[in-house]
Amino acid sequence: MPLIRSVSKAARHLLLKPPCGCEPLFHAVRNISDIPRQVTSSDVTYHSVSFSETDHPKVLITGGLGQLGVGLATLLRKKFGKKNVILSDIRMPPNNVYHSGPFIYADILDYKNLREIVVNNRITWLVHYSALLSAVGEANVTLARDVNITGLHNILDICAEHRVRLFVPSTIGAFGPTSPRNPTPDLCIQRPRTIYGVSKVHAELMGEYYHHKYGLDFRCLRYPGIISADSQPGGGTTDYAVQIFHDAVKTGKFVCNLKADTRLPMMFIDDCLRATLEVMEAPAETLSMRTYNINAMSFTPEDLVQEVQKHLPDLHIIYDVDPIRQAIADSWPMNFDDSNARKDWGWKHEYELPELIQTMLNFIGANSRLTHAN
Ligand SMILES: NC(=O)c1ccc[n+]([C@@H]2O[C@H](COP(=O)([O-])OP(=O)(O)OC[C@H]3O[C@@H](n4cnc5c(N)ncnc54)[C@H](O)[C@@H]3O)[C@@H](O)[C@H]2O)c1
Ligand SMILES: C[C@@H](O)[C@H](N)C(=O)O
Repeated sequence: MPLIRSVSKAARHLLLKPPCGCEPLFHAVRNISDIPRQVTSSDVTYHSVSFSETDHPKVLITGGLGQLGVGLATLLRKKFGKKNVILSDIRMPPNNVYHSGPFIYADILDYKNLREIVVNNRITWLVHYSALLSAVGEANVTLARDVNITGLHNILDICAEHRVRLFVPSTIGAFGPTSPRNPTPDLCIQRPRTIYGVSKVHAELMGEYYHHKYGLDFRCLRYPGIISADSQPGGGTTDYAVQIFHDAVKTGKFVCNLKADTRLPMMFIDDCLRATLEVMEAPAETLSMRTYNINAMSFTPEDLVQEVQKHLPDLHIIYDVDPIRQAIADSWPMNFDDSNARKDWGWKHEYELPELIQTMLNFIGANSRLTHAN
């Protein structure tokens, strides 16, 4: 009998052992029977430390100097305190960002460094924003694969190992031409045609897999195109909907790289960041899924131009279509069905197109007047 018991124990050990050859770590967390990557005995002692002693989460934002990260840090710092939210990126932070709260260099491809940052700062929430977006991804597939897929693997392993709640944004770009496009539900065929989309479907599936296998608290929202006034987009297909405001105010002329009738789901940044905080705070039992669509509005360049012209009637538009971006946009959802997010955790957008336009023009107009005055 003892022999049989030890054989079956060894067999179980082998079955649970991850491919990287690291030792399984038995946590009290549901379903965590082994954790990928290296785990030493000193780590086991460290992991026994409880994080419930802190009132607020300790947040790390990767890729934080892009279009969305600084705004999210501002929102989270208001709620959790300045020192509890660390922005990170591989780029040099501008002065105002550097002086607004903790910033740290973190390359998501450097597993050891990332692990050190998470451990040393006792991170309990990680918002993983690093990525190459759709258009820049198509221009550099190898780098996009490294950052969006290999980088994500590092993040998943570290978060599973240290029981960090993980948010990874997905996108309308995680769908493709064979998905239902108007509207696109949460669960349907996902066969994207960009490396960006493929990497985001991979992220959704890997995050959900780690949730089921290791108990990782993975949360994911599929964002529409995000429109922001005080940060620039990083090379996506929906960037036109930000650039038009800057050009309209500064030059009165805008060259649009998508066809006039290209319909895409869009959202103002404040709604996007609030949704991110809300889904991170949602009690686990309210989440019937781990990946949700969220939406606010859906418009074409023509619709947007007409609305902007209500404020700036002299705005002149030229359509000079970029075939790569157009092909991407033609394969993406026109409208997003986000009824599950609304039902499960009470998602509700605040900005419709008229408020969005007013807010964008007020901000960019005021900024431009300030620059002129200076
Ligand atoms: N902005 C949108 O419209 C939108 C829509 C849907 C989903 N998303 C997702 O939200 C996230 C944030 O988007 P964003 O618009 O701020 O992106 P962005 O392109 O503006 O910023 C991405 C950041 O990642 C950083 N980065 C690149 N390689 C890195 C590395 N090796 N290590 C660490 N950082 C690295 C870049 O320096 C950059 O600051 C992305 O994952 C994106 O896919 C954005
Ligand atoms: C939609 C989103 O993922 C991004 N703005 C892009 O266009 O690539």
